[in-house]
Amino acid sequence: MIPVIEVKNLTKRYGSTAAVNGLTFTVRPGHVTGFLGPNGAGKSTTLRMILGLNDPTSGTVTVDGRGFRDRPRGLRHVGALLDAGDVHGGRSARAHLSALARSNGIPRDRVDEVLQEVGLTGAAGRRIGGYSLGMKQRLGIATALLGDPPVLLFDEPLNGLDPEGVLWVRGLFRRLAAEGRTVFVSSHLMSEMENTADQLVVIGRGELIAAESLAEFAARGTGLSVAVRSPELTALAAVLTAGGATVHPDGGETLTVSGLSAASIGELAFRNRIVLHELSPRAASLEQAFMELTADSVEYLAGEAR
Ligand SMILES: Nc1ncnc2c1ncn2[C@@H]1O[C@H](COP(=O)(O)OP(=O)(O)OP(=O)(O)O)[C@@H](O)[C@H]1O
Repeated sequence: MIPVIEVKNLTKRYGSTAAVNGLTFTVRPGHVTGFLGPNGAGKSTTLRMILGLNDPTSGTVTVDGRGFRDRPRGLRHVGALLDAGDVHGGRSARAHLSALARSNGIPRDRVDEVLQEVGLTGAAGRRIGGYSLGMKQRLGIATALLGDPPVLLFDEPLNGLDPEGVLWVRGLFRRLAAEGRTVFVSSHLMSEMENTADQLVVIGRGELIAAESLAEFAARGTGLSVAVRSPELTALAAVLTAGGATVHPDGGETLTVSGLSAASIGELAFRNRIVLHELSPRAASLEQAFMELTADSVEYLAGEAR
């Protein structure tokens, strides 16, 4: 099986709302692909359609070139964590996983292996109802891993995890990708994906904004700015503005300059005999790029209504 996920012109309407609108992207094996978008962007709806839990209104999803009706089902093919709270609270984690292993033809030994992997061996006999959110996430991840599948989907897996848990999940995802699996992970926070994913699919209001590597995505932000410190700020600002730059004073001795490279700024200052104390290029952060690119598609803004 070549576990490529292909989403083509995928649309899902609920009445007059298009939760997902004409999405096309590919998720490849060997990478952790982050699936990013503001709240309500359509991430969960898309994941549910990839899993065959919801039917698209139009468009297609294939895994290994096959649609949901034509491909083998079950945890040995695609593993997923959708909603960590969606488990029977009266059972123990071991009983829950054992039942799933039985119904999916997975060897019994695998239950203890995945419990160990997610760090729940000590709590395996306790009722899931008494688990913290972080423990439920770990159990959800164990469920996704149970069938040792080539394709893994995770919806907001970092929710509720403590910093140690977040580090562990990042390492786990990278290892799963290095083993050649397809790992597709949703989040509404760029900060969560920055150190987790190497590829990104970004959506807003159900539509594709970007599908590319993290580095390519970062380059889409406003781009480089340069911090310049000088005892002659007023003269420097005038020279740089005349040279085509946009200049933002920070109130102290520093200007943030965009539109000119550090080299051009240094040369302009030299030609005009202006002393510089600092000249530092600063890359736009991924967070900035994400906010800029999704600004028009944020549905729920704090403060005033749009
Ligand atoms: N069963 C449903 N009935 C009606 N509308 C729905 C249904 N499921 C989702 N929606 C709507 O579709 C849109 C996309 O929702 P979805 O849960 O897929 O977004 P999301 O990107 O996963 O958001 P979040 O980050 O908040 O979980 C939202 O406007 C949501 O209200």
